[in-house]
Amino acid sequence: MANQNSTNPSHDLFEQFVQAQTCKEVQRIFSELCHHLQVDPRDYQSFYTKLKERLNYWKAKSLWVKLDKRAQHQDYQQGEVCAKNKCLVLGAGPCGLRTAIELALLGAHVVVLEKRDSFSRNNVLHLWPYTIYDLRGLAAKKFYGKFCTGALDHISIRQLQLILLKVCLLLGVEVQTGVEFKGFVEPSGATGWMAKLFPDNHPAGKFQFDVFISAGGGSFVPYGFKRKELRGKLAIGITCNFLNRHTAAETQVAEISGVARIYNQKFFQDLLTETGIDLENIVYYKDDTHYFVMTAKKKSLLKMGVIKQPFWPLGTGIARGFLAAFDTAWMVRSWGKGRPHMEVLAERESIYQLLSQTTPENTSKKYSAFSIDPATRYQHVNLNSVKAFQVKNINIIYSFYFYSQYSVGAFEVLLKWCQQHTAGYDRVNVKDLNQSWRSGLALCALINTFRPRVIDMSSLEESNAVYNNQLAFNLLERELGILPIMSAREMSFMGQIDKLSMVHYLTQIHDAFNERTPTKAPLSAPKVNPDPVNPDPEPSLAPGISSNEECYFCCQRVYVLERISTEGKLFHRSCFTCHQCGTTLRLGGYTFNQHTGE
Ligand SMILES: NC(=O)C1=CN([C@@H]2O[C@H](COP(=O)(O)OP(=O)(O)OC[C@H]3O[C@@H](n4cnc5c(N)ncnc54)[C@H](OP(=O)(O)O)[C@@H]3O)[C@@H](O)[C@H]2O)C=CC1
Repeated sequence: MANQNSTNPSHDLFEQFVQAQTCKEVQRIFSELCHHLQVDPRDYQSFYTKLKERLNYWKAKSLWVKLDKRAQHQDYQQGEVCAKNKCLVLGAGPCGLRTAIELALLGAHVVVLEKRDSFSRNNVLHLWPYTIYDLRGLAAKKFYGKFCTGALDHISIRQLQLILLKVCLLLGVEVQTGVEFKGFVEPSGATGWMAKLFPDNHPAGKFQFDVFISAGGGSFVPYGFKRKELRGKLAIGITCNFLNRHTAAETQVAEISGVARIYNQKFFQDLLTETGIDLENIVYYKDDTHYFVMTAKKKSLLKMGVIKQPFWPLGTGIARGFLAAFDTAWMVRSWGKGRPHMEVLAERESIYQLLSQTTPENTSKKYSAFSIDPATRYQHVNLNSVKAFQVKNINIIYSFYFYSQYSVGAFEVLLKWCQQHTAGYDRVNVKDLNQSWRSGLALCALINTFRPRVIDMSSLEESNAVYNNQLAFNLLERELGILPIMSAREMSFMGQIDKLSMVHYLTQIHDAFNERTPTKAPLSAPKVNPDPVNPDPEPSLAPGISSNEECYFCCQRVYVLERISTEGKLFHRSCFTCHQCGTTLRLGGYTFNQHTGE
């Protein structure tokens, strides 16, 4: 849609960019605009400034004013605070794009990967007042004239993505569509973390990053991470979209911003009588489509044979997604500022536990003061409710983010050290940091190198993996205080030994056997069930191990990978549940009764 009044091609292109209605169109016109103005978006740090200077167009001024205002916020420290960070964001849904904008404002080099090559989701999102305010601040109205006009407080995912994509591009974010993230390529030699992509020759595969953010939605969970669900309970919901042809009749149908059965029983009873459909609640919004969200009673769904994806229509829309995007950006900011990583994780845990409880009522009403700083958004936030020591061992998975604190070749250094100190042992061939350790012989060899004569290596059988592992685990735990991360049986038989867990374990052994070793005293051989055929899978605690390595609730052995530590006690994650309703609890999100111990 060219501007009839303009004679300047770049002004025309800018107008087309603002109006573009598909992802492809936005990308194509943006690229033409950059080409025309001779600005290179890969020059991400100065791209926005150069674009502004070269596109001297009065119609763009209101856009610059908004974006400049946001960029000048003190949290971003003029884009210096994360100037050294390189962030890979998976998913160009609203959350991924919103996060990318914040990271770009912090000064980071940001690449977003999206496997779809078009924005095709018509589902409509409810917007809390703060999200409307936030999006207006990003010039949403400029890109989408109908944005929240009158009493409208919703937007289709597609439209929201288009707005955020345009802002991302203007701020120098690289948004790659039609490319799927398949996994990580670990650091090697002089190269850092990279992504395995499909198609595998995609140029984004060369991007080296120190921050990875997964906003893939659905059930996508990158290998090595665990998915956390905020949903309290499961409800079965149905969403329907019917094309809005904007006829006079369609215009007259009133929207339903949300009716629940308890507030309008007659409405739902009539519906049941008339159609046989029994609903708990219904929402109806109009946008590009007529969009309905209904939670149906399970019985009714079974009767009608309609069971679709789970949905919990609390009306949170995208609000928590944006809060999560801000919290993530805050975490990256702390990381960029060089804060100790355990502190960053503890703060992140303190903030994260608030997210599931947020409502428009209990978040701050001072929308103009909202920033990535959690204190501006959450009322009564305590950034120290979870302490660094509480995340020390339980969040090994998180430490993945932080491997870049070591030199890029950290894994290789560790591997070389292990190879060097296990060389020459019969049946020991350390080729990697996980699978080569399965038989337990390599661990025993490592111990034997530093503390000779403790283990009779010639008596060990490669086939007695559980025995060998248990022997090594017990020695390392009792004498050096290094807790096993899994049981000897898991180590021996699990399909794929988790590499990050092993890196964590071997790093501790490395540190203990190096100069910083607290004791040089020789290790003494521990008691291990000598039955090679039926070794004790969960042996009783070796002497010297304090009893608090048992789960407080079930009194069974608790391994580092599966444990939670709080109130000076240890718990299995699965045992850390509410005494009354059985729901899994989060650190800091519980009340402990000192008297009853519940
Ligand atoms: N929306 C909300 O209110 C909240 C969301 N979150 C979390 O934020 C995350 C993102 O949410 P949202 O932006 O709404 O999600 P969306 O589903 O809208 O967007 C995610 C996008 O990522 C794409 N994707 C998935 N896997 C890959 C991959 N391997 N490589 C490249 N692209 C991929 C998806 O494609 P496809 O759909 O084809 O798989 C989709 O287009 C979710 O994990 C969600 O749980 C957290 C709090 C609240």
